Amino acid sequence: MGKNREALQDEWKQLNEKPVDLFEWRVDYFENIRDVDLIVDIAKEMHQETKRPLLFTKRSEEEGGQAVSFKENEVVQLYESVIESNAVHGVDIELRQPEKNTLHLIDQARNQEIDVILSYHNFTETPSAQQLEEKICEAVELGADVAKIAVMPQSKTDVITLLQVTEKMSRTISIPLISMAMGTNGIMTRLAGGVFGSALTFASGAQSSAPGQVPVEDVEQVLRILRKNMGS
Ligand SMILES: O=C1C[C@@](O)(C(=O)O)C[C@@H](O)[C@@H]1O
Repeated sequence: MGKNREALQDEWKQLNEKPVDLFEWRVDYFENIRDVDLIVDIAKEMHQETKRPLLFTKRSEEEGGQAVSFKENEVVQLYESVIESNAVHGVDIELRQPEKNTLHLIDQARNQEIDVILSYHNFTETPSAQQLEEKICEAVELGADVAKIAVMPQSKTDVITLLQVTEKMSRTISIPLISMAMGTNGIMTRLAGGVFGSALTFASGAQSSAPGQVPVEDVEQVLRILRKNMGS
């Protein structure tokens, strides 16, 4: 989440010491977001220095990202250059992007053997199970490698809805599903979502990129206990 190269270097140096399987670069926090060459250069360095897969994400303001006045075609151009550079292993594209842009980027990513996560975030509420299932199906139908949904629960019942959808859809669809409920109510989904079929969890490193994220060391402790006692 660093806003410049130095801040990013500091972050990944700290995180290199931690039990992290992959890094996400939330480029919407980067102050030179229009400098594509610089971004590609940093992505290459980040991968080299962290020796772990890199997920590249430009989150929109509507879905919890920083306010960056970026037009849709600028998002496409940024992703095109990053995919082309082969410096990242995965890109996160929001389902809200126009379909033709998404299909174009998926095509390009496939040529470079880069995975595409198609994502949906709702920072205000938890839509119905049916609506969430539709979002996941949309991601599958568009050709995602991974589908992701993040919602804001207003109650514990909302958390159960998210988990129920995760349990059902992770058994039904042919690609991995990542899910989480945000905020304090949702913390247990970040720790035990895997039990219900979520393929990955986001933890905070130097900073937190979404409400309810738990420090990576704490997440790792819980995952270790679950793996040890559940035998997976
Ligand atoms: O999509 C996600 C998940 C997330 O929103 C979370 O709730 O942990 C954090 C984002 O940085 C990431 O891109």
